[in-house]
Amino acid sequence: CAGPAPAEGGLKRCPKCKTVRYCNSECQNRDWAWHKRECDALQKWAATAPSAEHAIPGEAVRCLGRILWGSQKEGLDSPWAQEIRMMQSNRASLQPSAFESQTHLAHSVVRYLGVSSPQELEPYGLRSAGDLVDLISRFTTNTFTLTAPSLTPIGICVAPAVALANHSCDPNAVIVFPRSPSASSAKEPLLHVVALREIAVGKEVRISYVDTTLPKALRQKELKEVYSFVCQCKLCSRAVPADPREALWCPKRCGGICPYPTEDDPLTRCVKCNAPIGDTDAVLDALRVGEEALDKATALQFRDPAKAKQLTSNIIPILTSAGVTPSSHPLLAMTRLHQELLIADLPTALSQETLDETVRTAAKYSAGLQSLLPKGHPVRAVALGELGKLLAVDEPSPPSGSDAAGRFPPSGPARLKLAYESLVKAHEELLIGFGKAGGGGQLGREVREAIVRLEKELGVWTSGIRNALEDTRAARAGPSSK
Ligand SMILES: C[S@@+](CC[C@H](N)C(=O)[O-])C[C@H]1O[C@@H](n2cnc3c(N)ncnc32)[C@H](O)[C@@H]1O
Repeated sequence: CAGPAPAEGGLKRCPKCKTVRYCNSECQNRDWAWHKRECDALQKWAATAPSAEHAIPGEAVRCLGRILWGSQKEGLDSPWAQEIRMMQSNRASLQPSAFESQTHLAHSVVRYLGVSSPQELEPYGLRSAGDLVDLISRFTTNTFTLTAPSLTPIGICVAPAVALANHSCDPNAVIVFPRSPSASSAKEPLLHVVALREIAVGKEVRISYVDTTLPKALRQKELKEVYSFVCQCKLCSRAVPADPREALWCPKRCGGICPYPTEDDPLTRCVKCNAPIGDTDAVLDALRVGEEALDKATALQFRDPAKAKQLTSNIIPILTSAGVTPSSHPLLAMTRLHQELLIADLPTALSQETLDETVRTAAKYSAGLQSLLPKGHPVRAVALGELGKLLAVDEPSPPSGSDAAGRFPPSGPARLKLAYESLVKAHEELLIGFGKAGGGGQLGREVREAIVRLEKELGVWTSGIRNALEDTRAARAGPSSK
């Protein structure tokens, strides 16, 4: 059901395969018709795995297994199986770069199903190895990443009707999994298509298949490799003086930006005041180092988070001093990763210093997103919510007097006020990005509760300050004025 783990006892493992986990026995019983065949396959896979690290097949293999057993369960001619068959396959235009990964996936699926010849695929409606390649192409072209309300990826979602939506790098709609407050998880339509702006009758609903904070070249690369097309949306075809995804601050600090220099075209100027960037080699070096470090730190995030954090801590200042703007790649992605690493550390290493660094990082990330994504985009809304929540965390040792002056984040009531303002803005955007009907999804409802709590706290602060001021005034005026 993709719901959260119960607070008490956590998720329970299937006693047979010891792999799939459920929140309770009702959830487990509901899934049994789907899990039965999967359970055997998972046990066999684990028994023949070369190492503990490979004891569970990847999520694409497991999802394809469910699709194939599901087609048998529902019937090969059932609407369910037909919808899957009717999804678009890009087998004929498969990119050489995707060939190896899709072949590997096909071999893994065959092993997972336990079949040893193409004939044995027939009960699944696959008459040849080519049909399996087609299915894998449909799968990679049409599936969605299933996310938690915080947008953390938690799995794969197959929804053939929604997969009919084409792509734009400036989409008018988004796919979200907001988690509704009422319906039981069995009935809940997990996936929602939410309009980001008014969509006129007859106008095409377009979603984005890729991260739209990435620069054009990286978006185009992924769209070509995974989805086999060249994007010609407005954002890809419109010539702009400087894209905020790849920009430097004006060297004269006039507030304008300069496009990134390239090896072929090193001369770059501020689009506002025309000031040229001096040392373009240093900028190119910083960008190259930043790109490599981002790949390395992303790969290390869960394996060796301390090393990943060391990388992000070292490289962010290099990119910043090269003049890279907070919305630009790879600084934006690096800031986001740094924020995730800091948040993961907070429960064990909560100090004023680490909390303040986390707030500053979250503020930079959120500011970077403001110039790239429209108001109400779920990514922007979640980032603002995270910033607000971080600002609302109790300060372990707030600085006082001159130590506190002019610092960001501020301390005491000023910090709470900022938390309140960020959460109010986040709530407004969550209602857009996750839908008003469910109160902006689970996150929208949590943020709403945090706002109410802060209102009370701020009320106490305000009345506390008011009382203190009145006491001071009264003390100055002397006893008779009381
Ligand atoms: C998830 S499917 C979208 C639905 C598909 N157009 C259909 O009719 O079933 C993704 C595929 O649609 C095509 N597509 C989606 N957006 C496109 C776009 N903006 N330009 C060109 N082709 C696009 C590509 O072939 C891509 O691999």
